[in-house]
Amino acid sequence: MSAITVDNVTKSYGRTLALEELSFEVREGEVFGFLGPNGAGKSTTINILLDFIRPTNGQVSVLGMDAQANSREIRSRTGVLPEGVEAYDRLTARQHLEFAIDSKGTDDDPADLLERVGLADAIDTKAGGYSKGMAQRLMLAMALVGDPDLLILDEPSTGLDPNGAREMREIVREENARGATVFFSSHSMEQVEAVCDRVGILREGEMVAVDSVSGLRDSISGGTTLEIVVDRIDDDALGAVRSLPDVTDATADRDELPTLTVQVEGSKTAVLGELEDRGIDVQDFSTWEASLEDVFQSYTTDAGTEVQAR
Ligand SMILES: Nc1ncnc2c1ncn2[C@@H]1O[C@H](COP(=O)(O)OP(=O)(O)OP(=O)(O)O)[C@@H](O)[C@H]1O
Repeated sequence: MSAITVDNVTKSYGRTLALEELSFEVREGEVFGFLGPNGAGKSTTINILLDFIRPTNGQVSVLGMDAQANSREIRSRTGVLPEGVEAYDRLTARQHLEFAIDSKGTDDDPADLLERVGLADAIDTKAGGYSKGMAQRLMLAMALVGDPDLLILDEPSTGLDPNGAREMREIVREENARGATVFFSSHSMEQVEAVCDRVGILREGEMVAVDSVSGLRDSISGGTTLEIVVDRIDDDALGAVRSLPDVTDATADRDELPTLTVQVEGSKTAVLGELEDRGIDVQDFSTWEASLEDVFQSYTTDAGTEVQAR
């Protein structure tokens, strides 16, 4: 069974089309990273899953139930870390958790949950004095109440330093090992790489790719960028490099230090060999693999397909 099925969902806010015929599936037991730049429609999708807003068109089911007809039951079995939600300044961490435990009717121990998120020391401190990271940890503890079948985390690393972000990923892994399906949104590929089985990339309300991180990496063109400093470059040589079988693109910068930038999908020696055969002296060269952020950029911007060397 799938944990989440979004089928042909469109959502418009007046003239703004936030989601356009969006369809995707999250399998039971997987960690699914929901990626997209600001404004892509991630929060809108999450709000529809939880029936906080209604789609203009389309069907959504969560944990095998209709998202609109069964929203109470869905919410009772789902732990949510919403984006930008604030803690109540005058309540302590313990009081926040007692509230969440009461609402879900479970018998969790606030101290245990706070221990898990690294906030045990602040259990009786009012949230008004918390840093952003502490507040985020508290919200995560609240999401864990009742061992939910599904965790929906909207930008969970907001406000966390690198240690906090790593601990967050560990909790995601633990929850997944316990059997929970995890759906989490982010605008950073780096954040999701270590924990996600699959990633869906949303752009302007449409899903432009769904795959494993390595599958996405393999799918973009220009696997390696080769930057070659030469003594001179001419159009014939540039044309010859471009027509090599493994080369997907090549550009020349003829400034003081003439430089060729070449996208290669296979061996780079053919490129160097071609230049040398033409009597062009290779003075220096360096290579870059596409980074995860390049992959993300290639799916979410028009600069797209050309992965830039950095
Ligand atoms: N209540 C609203 N009224 C009007 N437009 C809205 C509303 N909520 C969202 N939008 C618009 O819908 C689009 C999608 O927004 P959404 O907040 O879902 O994106 P997001 O991917 O979550 O972005 P972010 O990463 O910045 O949180 C944007 O163009 C946004 O301006």
